[in-house]
Amino acid sequence: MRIDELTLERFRNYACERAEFDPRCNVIYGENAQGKTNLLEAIAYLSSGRSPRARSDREMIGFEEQDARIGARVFARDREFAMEVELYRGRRRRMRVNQVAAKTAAELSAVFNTVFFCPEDLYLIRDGAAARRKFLDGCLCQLRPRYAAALTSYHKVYEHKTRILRDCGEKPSLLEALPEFNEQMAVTGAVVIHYRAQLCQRLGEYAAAAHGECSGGREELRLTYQTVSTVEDPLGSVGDIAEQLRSHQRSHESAERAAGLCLSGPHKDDIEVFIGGRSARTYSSQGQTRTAALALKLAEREIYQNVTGEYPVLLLDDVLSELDERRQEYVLNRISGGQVFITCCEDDRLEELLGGRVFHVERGIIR
Ligand SMILES: Nc1ncnc2c1ncn2[C@@H]1O[C@H](COP(=O)(O)OP(=O)(O)OP(=O)(O)O)[C@@H](O)[C@H]1O
Repeated sequence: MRIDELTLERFRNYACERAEFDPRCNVIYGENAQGKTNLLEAIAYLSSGRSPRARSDREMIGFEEQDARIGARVFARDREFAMEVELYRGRRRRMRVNQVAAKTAAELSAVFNTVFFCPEDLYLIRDGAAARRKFLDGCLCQLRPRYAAALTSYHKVYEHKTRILRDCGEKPSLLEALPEFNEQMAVTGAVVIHYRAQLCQRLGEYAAAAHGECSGGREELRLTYQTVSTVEDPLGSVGDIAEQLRSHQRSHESAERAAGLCLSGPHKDDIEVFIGGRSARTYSSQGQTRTAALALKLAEREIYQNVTGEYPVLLLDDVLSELDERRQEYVLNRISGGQVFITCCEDDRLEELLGGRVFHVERGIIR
């Protein structure tokens, strides 16, 4: 999978630019605030209908402009696709694949995929469990439709149960529906746990390899999946997991009623990340944290390739800062397979790059 050509019109600080890319490595360099991240953002948007950083589509329309357009020629599944997105102030965006209107972002993802890594992704290691659950759910929802369906049902049932627990003091009759919601949570929760455990196992293998190589074999990364305490084997059968979830619900019934909260279930799951046997969240340095977060994203890319047979395009924004020479060398020269875009500042060690194309971005002009 690759992007061969990109056209940006009135997109952020790009008035009208077109670029043709290398099928393997593309380095985008320039001073701060010139448009490097904007370029990666446009590519990421085409793959997901969503910006990795903007809160609204309007933010991406050039100042003083009424609309913006991103167009691309993409090669995937042995075919070429023309992809196009138009963003407007005050009306709905338009998306097209090969001139045919795409109604949902999923129609873009069905053709083109990217993995985006930026400095803020340190949150994957440093933030609370919700950030890592979101990462797991993002990977699984793209690749496993059955998971996406189970997760949606789980969230719905969770919300209903939370409302019952919150309001039952005033309206005790609500409690009559609780056993049914508990059962649905156990059944859908077991599917969620089953898929997450499998993904964590594979993420752990790939991320450990990437982290080990990036750190020159000096650091060992390990992931452990944390779920409901009664689940003995999260990789076991869905039926067994559901039974163990029921047992957890029973033992937490009175605590849930007292707290007025739903205390039992995979909505509290986490992945613990260890470097050299110690919690990365608590003890790792800035460079180690960045390497571990990058390793997770590279692992996501490998899993995607395993499932679909194609590597998604890898977008690495400002990944070199805070990495020592060995780690930079790994990022620049040893990430193989699939097309890669890397942004960096003027003074990064570009002469060390092997192959690929180098683009200079200055005030929204690509050279
Ligand atoms: N909607 C917009 N219209 C026009 N310009 C915009 C818009 N949004 C952001 N910009 C401009 O884009 C520039 C930032 O671009 P970008 O984030 O791509 O920088 P960068 O080259 O990645 O810089 P750094 O190295 O600092 O990360 C800023 O000058 C900002 O004012």
